[in-house]
Formats: sequence, C-alpha cells, structure tokens
Amino acid sequence: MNFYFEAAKTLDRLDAKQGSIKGIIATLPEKDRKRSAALVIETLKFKAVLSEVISKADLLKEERKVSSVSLALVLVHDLLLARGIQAGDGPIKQAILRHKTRLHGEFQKLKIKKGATSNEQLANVGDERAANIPRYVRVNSCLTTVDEAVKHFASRGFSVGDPLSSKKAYAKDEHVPNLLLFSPSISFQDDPFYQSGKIILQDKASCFPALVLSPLAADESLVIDATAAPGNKTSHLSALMQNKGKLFAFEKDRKRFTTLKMMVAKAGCTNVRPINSDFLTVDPLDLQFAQVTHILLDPSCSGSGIVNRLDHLLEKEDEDDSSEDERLEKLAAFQLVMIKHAMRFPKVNRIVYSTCSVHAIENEGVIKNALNSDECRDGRFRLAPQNEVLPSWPRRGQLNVLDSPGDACSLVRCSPGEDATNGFFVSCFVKAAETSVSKRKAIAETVGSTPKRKKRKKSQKQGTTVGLT
Ligand SMILES: C[S@@+](CC[C@H](N)C(=O)[O-])C[C@H]1O[C@@H](n2cnc3c(N)ncnc32)[C@H](O)[C@@H]1O
Repeated sequence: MNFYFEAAKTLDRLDAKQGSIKGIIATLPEKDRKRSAALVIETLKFKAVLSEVISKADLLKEERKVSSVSLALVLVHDLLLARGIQAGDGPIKQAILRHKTRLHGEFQKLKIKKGATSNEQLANVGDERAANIPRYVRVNSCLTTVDEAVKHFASRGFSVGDPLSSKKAYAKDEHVPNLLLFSPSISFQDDPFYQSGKIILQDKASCFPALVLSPLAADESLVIDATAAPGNKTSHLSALMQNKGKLFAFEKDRKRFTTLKMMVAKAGCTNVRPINSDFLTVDPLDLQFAQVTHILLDPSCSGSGIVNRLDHLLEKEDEDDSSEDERLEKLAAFQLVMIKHAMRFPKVNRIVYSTCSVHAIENEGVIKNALNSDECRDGRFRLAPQNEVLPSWPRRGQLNVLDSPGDACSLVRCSPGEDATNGFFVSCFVKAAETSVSKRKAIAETVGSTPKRKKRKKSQKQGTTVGLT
C-alpha cells in the first residue's frame, strides 16, 4: 500500500504546485519511482473522469479509511483502468472493493454519456492548452488522396466547419497541404483509413520539417532521415517524394526501429530503406550515401514543447540523474554533433534540423554553435533565408541568442497554446555555393502564396519539385 501512498502524496504536491511533475517524481524513493511515476501520470490523464466516478459513488463520504481524494484517485484508477489494486488485503483495499460494483457502474454510465468506445477516449491527455490543439490528420498520399479521404469522412458524418466548436466538423489546414483538422476529442484508432495507413495522426508543426526540406520527387533523389522512428516525418518525406528515389531512414534504437519498419510498411512507403544504425557511425563517403543531397535531422530532444501528451515525462524518467540544465546541455551538445556530421556528406546541400523543444539552448543555441563551427566556416553552409522556410509563418527564431536578425528570421518556432500546435522549432541549412533563391522560391511553402507545383522537363531528368503544392 506504501506505493499508493507515495503516488497520492505526489498528486497532492502537484495540486499544491510544489514543483513540476518531473521534479516531484525525481524525489520519490528510487525503488518504486518508475512504477509510481506511471501511476501518477496515468491517474492525471484520467483525473476528471475518476473524480466524477468517485463523487457519484459517494466513496469518500461512506469510507473514512480512504483518507484523501488523491488516495482514492490512484486506487480507483488501478481498480477500473489497470489490473486491480496491487496491494495485500487490508482495510483500505477492502474499503474500495466494497464499492467495486458501484464504481464500475458509474464508470460505464460516464463512458456512455461521453460517447466513448474505449477507455483511452476518456483521457484528458495534457494541460488545458491541448484542448485548443485540433486533432491533426495527415492524408497519406502514398496510399490515398485528399478527395478520397474527404469522401470517407463525409460518410462518417463529418462536414466542413470549425473543428474546435463541433465534433462533426473538419477543416483543411491553411499551411500544410494534405492536412485535415478535427476536434481534439475525436479518436481515429478504429477508423479503417487509420488502420490501413491512409491517414496518419501527426501534429501540424511536426509536418513542417519535411515540407521545408522539400526533396525532389525524382528517381535519382537521395535523401536521409537521420533519426527516423517512429517514422512520421519519414512517411511524410516519402509522400512528398511520391515514393521515388531512395530515402535512407536511420534509427539506432532496436525497439524503435521495429516500430519504424512497421510504420513505413503500413504507410506504403516503398522508397524507404530503414537502417538500424547510429547515424553518427555512418561514413559520409560511403558510396551508398556519398551522393545524398538532403538530410532531415529530428534528433532526441527534451520534448518540452509537447503539451498534448504526458507520457514523454515518463520516457525521460530515470534516464539521467543530472540536473535539468545539465541534461539540456548534454542534449544540445549531441544535437550539434549530429548537425556537424550531416554537414560532412559531400553532396548534401539542404539540412533541416528540428526539435519539439521550446528551450533556446536546443534550438537557436545549437544553430548559433553550428554556424560558428568548422563545418560552416568560410560560408560553406548558411541558414536558408526566410522566403525558403515557411515564409509567412509569423513566429520566427529568438533574436537574443543569435548574431543577426536575418538568422532569427530564417528560423521557425511554434508556441504551444498560441499556435494551435505543440511547441516546435525548425531550421534549414543550405550549402552556400549551390543554392539559388530563385530555384527554391515558391517551393518552401504555400503560406501566403499561390499554391504551385513546378514541373521540370523530363528531359532535364530532374523530376518534380514537391513539398508545397
Ligand atoms: C525525436 S525522435 C524522431 C521522431 C521522428 N522523426 C518522427 O517524426 O517520427 C528521435 C529518434 O532518433 C533516434 N536517435 C537518436 N540518436 C540517434 C542516432 N545517433 N542515430 C540514429 N537514431 C538516433 C532516437 O532513438 C529516436 O527514435
């Protein structure tokens, strides 16, 4: 039962605003820390529903042994949503079990009232900013078209409207082609289009990197996704490349690599070559990769921009005992090494670096260090100008960290709570000698410009420029 007391105490400390979830969890006894963290996070996800069930069942009024709301929350969580209460028999467990039937009944009634077909749909997955982030659905053009998807959603009763005011409304995104917006409460887990890979659930900001990289849809295209799992950006790149050329997708973690392989297979990405390796060990002069021209780098980061998930706190838990600052410094150092390694590929002329972090140290700080590195000296690489990087997206990089306002304008930021996305950061390095703005103009995005698809003559063997059509 001690484990439940610790978890309840953690919830009380969070309520009393005594620190962040991560900070408070770090103070728990190491023995049960991971397990307690999981219970706390899961209970927080379902807090609204569990509170209502506990109140409707009059649990706290009838059972004095259950001494606090938090204790009731964690115990009822395990009773209703896990494998039962994991503690030996005792008066507190007995008190909860006496109300088992009533608690289950109230839970089922609430589920019906909310129209939920699974427990997950009852989760309140983050802070209140998440309520203003639509459920983004990217139509996977490797397997279907927007028209086909729209017909499908119409048959499910959806029509064009404001998805934040109506559960039956959807809208097309104004910035990202093939992206649809739905109400945040809609679940697509059972949707046949989701199950068959025709649609992919991907936050809007996370669609920016592939768009900014905008590789050619051509048989000779050679692209690397250096840090690919679970594979959302990989499948997006593959779709933009119209499944042509070759897209090498590196993932160093074996388990995540399995997910990546499953994801690209399900999404019908036939031009992807998943590789279970550390990108840093890849020789840029290896004949397989020496002709690569585009690299996407979306490396591990603090995840501090993610507001609609609590789980990332758990993933990071126990990974590193150092202070938050030290952790960020380590991440920033690793991110810089990744960028510098990407710059060593002899033919690379476009590198997109992105994070889902809101910390300047992982974003503008890393960019500044990359620009001052040996790899960038003599102007070998510079930041692509604003008109190549989502030109009319209003939120740009933080000027105070960078050396010039132009550099800040080259960068894209998304602010959770203000941009209807998770917190995100996108940058794009281009090889100075080989870029010409005119060549790239009009392909960086549709924001504020007429959508265009530039076709090059087949005889030029350059393929089709893709990305923002
Ligand atoms: C932020 S996630 C990438 C998310 C992915 N781009 C997507 O959109 O689905 C970072 C991934 O990079 C992997 N990774 C970290 N360092 C790596 C390295 N040196 N080489 C290859 N993969 C790496 C991590 O295991 C993790 O799966």
